[in-house]
Amino acid sequence: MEDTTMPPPPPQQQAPELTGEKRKREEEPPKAASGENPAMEDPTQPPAPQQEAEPAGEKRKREEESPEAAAGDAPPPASAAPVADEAATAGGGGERHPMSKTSLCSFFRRRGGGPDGCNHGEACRYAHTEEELRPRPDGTWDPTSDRAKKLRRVSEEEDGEEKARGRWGQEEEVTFDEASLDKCLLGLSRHWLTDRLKAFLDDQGISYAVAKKKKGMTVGFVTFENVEQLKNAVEVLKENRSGGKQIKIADANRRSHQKLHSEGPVSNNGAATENSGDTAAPADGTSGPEAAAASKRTVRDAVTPLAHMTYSDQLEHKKSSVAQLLKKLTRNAKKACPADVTLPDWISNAKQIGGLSCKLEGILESPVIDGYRNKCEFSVGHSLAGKKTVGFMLGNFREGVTAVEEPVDCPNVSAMSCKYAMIFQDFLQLSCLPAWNRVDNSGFWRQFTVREGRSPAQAVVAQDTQTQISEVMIIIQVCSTGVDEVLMKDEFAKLSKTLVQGAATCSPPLPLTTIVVQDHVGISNVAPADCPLIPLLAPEVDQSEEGAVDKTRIHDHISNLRFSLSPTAFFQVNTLAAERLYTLAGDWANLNSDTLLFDVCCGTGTIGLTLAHRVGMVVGIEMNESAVVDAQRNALINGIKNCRFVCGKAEDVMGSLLTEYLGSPQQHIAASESNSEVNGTGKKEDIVGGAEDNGKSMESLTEKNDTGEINEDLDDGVSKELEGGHEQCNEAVRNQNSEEASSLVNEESVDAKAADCSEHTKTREEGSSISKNDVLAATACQFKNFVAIVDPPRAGLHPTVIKVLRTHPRIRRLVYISCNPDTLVANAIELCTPSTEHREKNKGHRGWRNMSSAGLARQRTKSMPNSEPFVPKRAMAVDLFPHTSHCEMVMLFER
Ligand SMILES: C[S@@+](CC[C@H](N)C(=O)[O-])C[C@H]1O[C@@H](n2cnc3c(N)ncnc32)[C@H](O)[C@@H]1O
Repeated sequence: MEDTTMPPPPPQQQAPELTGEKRKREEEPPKAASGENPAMEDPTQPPAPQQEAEPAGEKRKREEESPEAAAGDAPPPASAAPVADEAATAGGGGERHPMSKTSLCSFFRRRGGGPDGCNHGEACRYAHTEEELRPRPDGTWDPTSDRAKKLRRVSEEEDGEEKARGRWGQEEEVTFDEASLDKCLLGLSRHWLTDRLKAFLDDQGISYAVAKKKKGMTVGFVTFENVEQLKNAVEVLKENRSGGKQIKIADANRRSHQKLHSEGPVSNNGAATENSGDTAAPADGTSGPEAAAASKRTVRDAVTPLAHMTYSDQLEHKKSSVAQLLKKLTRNAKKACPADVTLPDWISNAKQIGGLSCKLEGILESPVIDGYRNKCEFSVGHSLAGKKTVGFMLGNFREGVTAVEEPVDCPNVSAMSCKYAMIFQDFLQLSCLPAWNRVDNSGFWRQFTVREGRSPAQAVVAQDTQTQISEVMIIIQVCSTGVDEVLMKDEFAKLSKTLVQGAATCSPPLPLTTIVVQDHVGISNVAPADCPLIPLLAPEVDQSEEGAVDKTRIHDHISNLRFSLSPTAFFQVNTLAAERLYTLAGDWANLNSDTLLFDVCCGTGTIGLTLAHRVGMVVGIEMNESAVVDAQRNALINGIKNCRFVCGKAEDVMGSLLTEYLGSPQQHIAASESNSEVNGTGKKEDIVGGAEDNGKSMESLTEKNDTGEINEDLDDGVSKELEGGHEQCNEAVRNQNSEEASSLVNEESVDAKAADCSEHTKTREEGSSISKNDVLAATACQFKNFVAIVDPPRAGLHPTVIKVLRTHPRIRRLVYISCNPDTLVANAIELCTPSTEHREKNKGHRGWRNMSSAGLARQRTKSMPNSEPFVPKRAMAVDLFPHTSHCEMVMLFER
């Protein structure tokens, strides 16, 4: 019988995780292991954290097969609750237990609430009202609460949309009629190219008119000559499998492709024989899956899938996703922890905070929610109605979607960008050169990018983003293959004139600082950084003038610093939110004048430069040459002297830079061993450097050691002397810094210096470092704190970088900024999983293609040199991308 003096147990309490029976026995108190909840005995004590139930083997298998399918990784739905409740998500916020008030008191509810509702009154560990209810440490809400129900509804709607979009490979989508002979083939080998697809079709006796296939995709495109051919293909493919897999046929909207064929090839003199264009395509919008999806999906859905939610719901949704990733890190590090090593405290104690690997401090919201993007990359193509359009694709090309629609009602796009896109779209209707066709990679006009720069005085006012824009850069990406040069130049001149006139006749007139053409002949959408640039409009310079490309730049402002941006350099798309992000990273990095800060993947130097006044010195590492030149220029125009920017892939240069500034890991280990012997502690750390298989950077590391260039001081008892020396040196850097800062440099005068730097950049490959300010020539300066702030691209940090950071004992603190929490988790697994003396040799990981990034990271931990692992300390989500599902995440690691 139920004891009515006791509140009910928390709803949906689940059985404990079954992973690793042996370890579980060791680490769990008997009660918890047996499934009992000790907290149940006293209702004034908070309920136990929610746990997951899944056999270990199952979970591991699923995760390796599909990252998305990893247990419990699907983000729970959002809620309208207030965000960033530190105490609620952080494991207690002091005295309060993390699970306190995270479940509704059903006893109270059953009695209809009121003062007599629950005998425990305010001391009850369960919430009596929805208002009192707090999120669980993992960011989820009591599933019986109104909030959770609302979130479920949102999630179900999203699932519905997904299903609507997932109609592509279904057989019933095959339309048999003469007007619908463009089909896509699904389930092809990624390795196949067009020739291989054609050979396959020929082998199978399938006749067709045109067949196309890109490498890396499982979909190909085939156009049949008539319905008979199509029927035959469907029959044959039903029966015949390729490598055991069935290849399916589905409709594909190929109107843009058909149009291109009807346009005919661009002739030698470039004159395209385009027919009337706009009205050529059928407007029924119902025949193919592209049309079917489009009828359900708008460009707003495609570009800003969260726009239908309130902003607070969006934030909650993202915070929950981040919580899931923190749990994923705990699970994976636990799985990867070698059997002969004790689990670190952060893993064993994770249960107390709902399985999170560290405190999740909430989510920082964006100061601007609408029109925040300072850079919009519009695709050029044909709409479903067949019109040449500048906008966004309705879906993924891999799914067979090629239609481009105008950027209508996309709340993240600025009004100014939309205006420019429409000016260009009007121009396209009259251009004799064709728009890009993604199916057969042909055409001329590919992409239209608008980059905006904000003026300094207004940069702090977040209300009207439009009025802050004072500079605009337009980048038009074309593919010049086979196009007559004279015609091309003529088109460029017309385009330039159209954009200038269009901007001037808007009310109010739009700023237009520079126009540049990027000639990208490759088939991939992403142009390499060294893709040729042709300036069409540059301030105060003739386009034919030498150095004109260098003038194609705009400026933006972060933390009152001016940033000069070249066309291909990375710059965060939400400037005001980025400012918050960098400040947070700086705060967590615990900086002071004794700090040497490594800004890894520094882009135009934004993080290092905005934090330069808080540290002794910054060393930035970046592979994009023009971004490095920008960074150097930005240091100069802001009078910042304590930054050095190095051009190179972090995986190639990080090891030698650490050795240059910190000495080699081995020296420090040797020194700490001899110190501990002198001190009589006798405690030796069994840590080795990761030099064995790190390739280039590690080779140079060894060379340096051999020359003794850096080692002399270090061999001499390491830190003490150096610390004395570095004080003086830091002082010099700081003095110089403040003198220089007071006299900001005229930007014109830095051009020569920046050009100089780019020269140095070219010599980088030969091993010399670049961009050293004069005052920093004395690189022997030593500091007390060595901190890395890493801000890698979506792919995360290269394993070599992870290895050198982890195996260098002097890097004690690392702040990771991530635009892709999945790869952050993978990198964190490698940084934080304890290593073992019995490490395995790197086996090359056969079958890695089928592994999730986390699975792969777990494999790599087995060959990590024995070294002190980092500990995840705190995490925070930062919303740089309102209305989209993307979110930045900042995480602090220490040891
Ligand atoms: C997310 S952005 C961050 C840039 C900068 N921290 C900022 O906030 O503006 C990542 C940067 O890493 C650079 N990058 C990508 N791969 C790299 C590598 N292997 N080594 C060094 N830099 C890399 C890119 O060029 C880009 O500038």
